[in-house]
Amino acid sequence: MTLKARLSRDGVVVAPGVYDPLTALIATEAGFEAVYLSGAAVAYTRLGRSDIGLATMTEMAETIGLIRDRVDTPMIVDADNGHGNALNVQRTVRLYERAGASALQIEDQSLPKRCGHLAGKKLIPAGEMVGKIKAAVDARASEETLIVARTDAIAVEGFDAAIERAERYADAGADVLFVEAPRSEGELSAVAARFSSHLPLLANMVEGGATPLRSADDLGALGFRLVIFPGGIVRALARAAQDYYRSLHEHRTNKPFRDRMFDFDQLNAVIGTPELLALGARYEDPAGDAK
Ligand SMILES: C[C@](O)(C(=O)O)[C@H](CC(=O)O)C(=O)O
Repeated sequence: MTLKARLSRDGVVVAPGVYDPLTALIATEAGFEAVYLSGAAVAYTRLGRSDIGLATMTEMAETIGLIRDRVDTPMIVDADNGHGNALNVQRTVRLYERAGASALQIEDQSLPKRCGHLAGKKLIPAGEMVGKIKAAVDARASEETLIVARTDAIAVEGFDAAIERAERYADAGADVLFVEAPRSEGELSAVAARFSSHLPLLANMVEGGATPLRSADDLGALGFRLVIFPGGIVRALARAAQDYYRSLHEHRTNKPFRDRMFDFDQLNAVIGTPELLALGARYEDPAGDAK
C-alpha cells in the first residue's frame, strides 16, 4: 500500500529513522509500515558530522536508491530545504522520486540549515517557501509522492507565526504538515487542534530535543497521523558501538560482549544470505551445460 493510501485510512503511521539499507531492512522486518530517511542520521553516520546541511542531495539520492534496492517499504525522505531555491527543489523532487522516495520533506530554513532542535536557526520568507512548495508539487511525476511541508518557525518567529506559515503551506498544496519542535504539551495539542481535521500532521520525536517525548499512540490520540523517530537508531547504535569498542579495547577479546551481539549465522539470517545464495545457485547453470 502506498503511503498516501495508508494515510487515508485511520490510525497513526510510525516511521523510525533509517540511514542505509541495513537499518531499513531491520526496521521493515520489525513490522513498520514506513521508514524515515533522516538527514541527521545520514550526516551522523556517513559523515560523522552534525545535522547542519553538510550531506548533499546526491549523497541522499544515492542512499534512497540503495535502500530501494533492498526494501519496498514506503519511505519518507528528509530533503532539508530542498537544497536551494525553487528550481533546486524541483530537481531534488525529480531525483528523489525516481530513486524511490514516497514522500519528500521540505523545510523553510535558509542555507546553511541546521537540525530543528539546535539553536540559531534562520528562515526564508514565508512567500518564498510557498513558491518552493508549489515548485515541489509541480515537479513530482506521481500524485502518490507526498510533499511534507515543514516549518521551523516556532523557535525563530514564535508559535503563532509558525501556525500562520503552516496554514500558507497547506494552501500552497502540501500533502502533510510538519510544525517542527513544539516546546510543550500545550503547543503539541494546539498544532493538532488547528490542523488535524484538515490534512495529515507529522510529529517528530527527538530524544533530548525541544519537544516532550510521547508515544505514537498518545500523539495519534491528539490527531497526529505520522510520527517519526528520526535519530533514535543512531543514538542506540552509537551507544552499542561505544560499548563494544571499549570492551574490545579493554579486554582484547570479544568474549564479554558476545551475548550482546549477533553471531555470524544470525547476522546472515538478518540480511538474507541463505536466500541470496540459493537464488545465485539457480542461475549458476540453468541449461545444465556444466554436466
Ligand atoms: C527530522 C530531522 O530533520 C532529521 O534529519 O532526521 C532532524 C532530527 C534530528 O536532528 O534528530 C530535525 O531537524 O528534527
